[in-house]
Amino acid sequence: MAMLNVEDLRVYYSTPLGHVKAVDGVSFEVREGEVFGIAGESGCGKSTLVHSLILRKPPMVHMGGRALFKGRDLMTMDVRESRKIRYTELSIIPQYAMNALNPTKKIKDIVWDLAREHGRTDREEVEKLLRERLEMVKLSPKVAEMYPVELSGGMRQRATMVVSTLLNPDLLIADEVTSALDVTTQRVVIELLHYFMEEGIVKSIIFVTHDLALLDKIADRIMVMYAGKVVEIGPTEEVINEPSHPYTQLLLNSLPRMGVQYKKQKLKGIPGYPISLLNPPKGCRFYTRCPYALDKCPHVEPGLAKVSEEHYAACHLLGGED
Ligand SMILES: Nc1ncnc2c1ncn2[C@@H]1O[C@H](COP(=O)(O)OP(=O)(O)OP(=O)(O)O)[C@@H](O)[C@H]1O
Repeated sequence: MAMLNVEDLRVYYSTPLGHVKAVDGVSFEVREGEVFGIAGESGCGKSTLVHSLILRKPPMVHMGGRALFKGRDLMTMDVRESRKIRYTELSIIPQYAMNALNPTKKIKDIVWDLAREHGRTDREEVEKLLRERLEMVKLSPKVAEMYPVELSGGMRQRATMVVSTLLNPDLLIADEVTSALDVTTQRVVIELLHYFMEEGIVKSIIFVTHDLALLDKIADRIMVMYAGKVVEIGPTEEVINEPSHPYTQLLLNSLPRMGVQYKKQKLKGIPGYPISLLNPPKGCRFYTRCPYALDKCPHVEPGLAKVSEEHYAACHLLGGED
């Protein structure tokens, strides 16, 4: 069953030079019980996409499409209702999670403010839950009495994860939460997210990263974005082992793989640069960097073509509908 249904979503930034088409006709669903990975290079629109689900403020503008979360459109929901569902139904661990907590308050006060805003009245009960959750992420219950600045980066990261999930949100969005971390801490964060799912604290996760190979460890399905568009979507195993879009193939080739020695890997960057989203080409947005570009690629936008039952890619080489 789909928890989130995003249909032809367009979210732009309004600038003096025109609209930056950061999310431009994106459709996907997130099912109950799955980890849905979103990958792509910096600037492809991943953050804009997930942040638009939580809060849109200028210069971000919703230009069209819907995002049905448990049947309600997040794009037209009023501010009061979005506030109400935040943390209880839909929650985000932000990109800069280590600095996301209010530095002037103790962890227990940050948590109490949040719980109270969502109708909790028993402070003792909330603090007991906080201590339990801190232990769950291998932090001392004493952390509740501390200010964020007293915690190391890794501890702050885990404390933010506790705060974001304290009220058992159905859908948790993790936006580049592992990118600033070393490999060991990355593994801890991924194990914790799995644990939150196993314990029923969260029902589904959207995991956003520029590191496609990392999704192998966590995601059930993957969506690859390029320049505001979906280029490939499918089950993790298929996207990682049999990528169909030239961009996904090059992206996988450009990333170091865990467990493989650097000397044995031949890493190749993707030649060229991403296009400007102020004035993107009419056809395929990847054609300027694609080694297989056909004559029609600059002019005709490729639709998503079926690769297998659940696997689609937007490339003319696959011969799908234009
Ligand atoms: N406030 C803004 N005003 C104008 N353009 C913006 C703004 N914020 C982001 N953009 C542009 O929107 C596009 C998508 O950016 P976004 O941050 O969503 O990408 P991303 O894939 O999440 O990258 P990163 O991982 O670096 O955050 C980029 O071209 C970016 O320059």
